[in-house]
Amino acid sequence: MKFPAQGLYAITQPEGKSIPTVLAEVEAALRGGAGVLQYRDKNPLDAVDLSSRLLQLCRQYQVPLLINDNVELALVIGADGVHLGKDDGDIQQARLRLGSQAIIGTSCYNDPAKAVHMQTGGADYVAFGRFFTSGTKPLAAPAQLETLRQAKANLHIPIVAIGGILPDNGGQLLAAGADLLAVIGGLFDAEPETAAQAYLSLFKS
Ligand SMILES: Cc1ncc(COP(=O)(O)OP(=O)(O)O)c(N)n1
Ligand SMILES: Cc1ncsc1CCOP(=O)(O)O
Ligand SMILES: [Mg+2]
Repeated sequence: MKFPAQGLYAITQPEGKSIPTVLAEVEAALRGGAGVLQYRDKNPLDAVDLSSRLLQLCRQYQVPLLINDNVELALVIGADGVHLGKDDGDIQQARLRLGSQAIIGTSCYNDPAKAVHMQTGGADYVAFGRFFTSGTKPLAAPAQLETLRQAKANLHIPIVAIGGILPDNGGQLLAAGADLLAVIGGLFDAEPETAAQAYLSLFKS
């Protein structure tokens, strides 16, 4: 499956929730129009089971499922790809394990030069952030709008923005060069279908 050129990138937050609740919330986000899902779970109880069910759901909606941090889990369940940060291994190793069709995204924080390097190394998208205060990851380092502008001028792969993004602050990120908005709390601390629709309206204006 292909990574979309733009849209809403939903990221799970399953901690403390039952599997049926996670699935229902994710399905609501997909109904609302999320175009990519990332399984991010820092304290998994049964990662293979939950991620396999998420994959089934994503297949129904024809949306790619990426696995955060874990190339081997992506391989085991047949996910569409992975998201790798600075401590999660390198792209080339992941590419060798997952193959040429896999979607591999990388975190570039506030560093547009790193993003150019990652693009050259085979990344399918790059992510910058956090742009706003994030309740999910309060210690994430800040990133500036100027980083998105520089990235837009120098990259041909999709640019993802992350961190504290809400329907009423996401527009400025798109205006600065982001192609996708990656969201946890703004979707899953809200009613996910309605929230997803609100994010999608930003792409039409
Ligand atoms: C789309 C997207 N962008 C950034 C991140 C953050 O990745 P990382 O820095 O490895 O931090 P953790 O998510 O692993 O805590 C992401 N997961 N997804
Ligand atoms: C994983 C991650 N990386 C930087 S901020 C963040 C959390 C994003 O979650 P939220 O949308 O709730 O701020
Ligand atoms: Mg990571």
